[in-house]
Amino acid sequence: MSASIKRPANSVEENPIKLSTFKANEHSLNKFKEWMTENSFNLSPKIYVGNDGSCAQYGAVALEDIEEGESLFQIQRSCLLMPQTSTISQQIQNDMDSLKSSSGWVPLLLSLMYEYNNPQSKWRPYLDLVPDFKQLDLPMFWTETERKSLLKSTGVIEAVDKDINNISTEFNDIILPFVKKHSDLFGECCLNLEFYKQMVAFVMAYSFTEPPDDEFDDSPPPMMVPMADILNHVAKNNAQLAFEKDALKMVAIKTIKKGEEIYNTYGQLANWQLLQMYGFAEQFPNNHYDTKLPKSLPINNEVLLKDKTNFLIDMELMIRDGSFVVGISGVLTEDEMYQVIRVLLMNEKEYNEHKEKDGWSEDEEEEEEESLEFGKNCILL
Ligand SMILES: C[S@@+](CC[C@H](N)C(=O)[O-])C[C@H]1O[C@@H](n2cnc3c(N)ncnc32)[C@H](O)[C@@H]1O
Repeated sequence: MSASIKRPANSVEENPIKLSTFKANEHSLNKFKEWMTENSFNLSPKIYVGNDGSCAQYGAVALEDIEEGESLFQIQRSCLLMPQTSTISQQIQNDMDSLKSSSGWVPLLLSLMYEYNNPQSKWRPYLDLVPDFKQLDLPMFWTETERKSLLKSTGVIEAVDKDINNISTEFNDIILPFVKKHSDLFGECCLNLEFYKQMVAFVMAYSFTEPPDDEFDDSPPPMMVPMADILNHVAKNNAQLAFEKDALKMVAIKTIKKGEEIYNTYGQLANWQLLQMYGFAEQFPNNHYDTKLPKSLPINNEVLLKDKTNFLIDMELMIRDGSFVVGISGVLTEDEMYQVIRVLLMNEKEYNEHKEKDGWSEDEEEEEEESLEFGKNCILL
């Protein structure tokens, strides 16, 4: 199951399945369940929603055996919390040109900031259930010293630094002008960067993105999907969200036995990505999307390794401090990752020849074939 990265590396994991010690607020939970009934979520009587049996705070557990293909619940599109459905959709639409940002999250964040502070919000029972954001143990809330000492060479430090810079730039340049212009809609707390950071963390750890119609299209902006975001994640998930025309449906993708937790997938994510965005990592070897270096790296030849490191930095395949992240959808593209690993695995003679050609291969066809083969296998590295 999951492991806290902050735990000392030498601690012994006697029982890898850690159940949540969090106590659900029964009143909020019941209100949320009533809200789901009123809004046709069609929650299967075969599942329990709450903190009993969940690995982290809220979750869902099978009360009876569930067959592959069974629908567990659905979410009508009108219940999705997104800029188009929010109470301030018109104001957002009117200012859309000034709300463009590199993350593409600003319209959803403004919608959330409004709904979260609105006692009459249509999503009140959903928003009341969201755990206290201070419980979200994302590395972006850790101190810089903690990140530097605990996450060295994982790629998380660089990714979080980038997130933090983006958050304050988007807040100052886009969010604040909109909030000030619409001061009748937003309370004082919306002028506060810390509150905004908490909303970003909520989107980071709870939102969903609908797959684009065409694989070449940009990824659509994120949205909040009540109830689907209660499910926890493991790489070997047993349920998955299907995006249908009128509703989104959570469907069992394998038989789920009575008593088992129902797990969704947040994507094909390596442990460093899970840690960066969700604040947890899966216990080795459960996450088959995680990646690691082959065992045969020439790490005993320090001079050669140093030279290769400098070469890869010059080729912009390695970060200046000599670290890099191996991951399919991580810092490196698949092709770059192939180049890095290929160089690291070369013996001295092969490497010197490669360096003389400035990293160009004479047999490009052979290299392309090798790279394709690598692409197929690298998930399993
Ligand atoms: C979408 S929410 C899932 C619902 C969450 N359990 C709750 O009670 O609100 C994602 C958060 O759940 C937790 N989580 C999800 N899957 C987990 C897992 N396998 N192990 C530990 N924590 C997990 C992490 O805190 C993550 O940021």
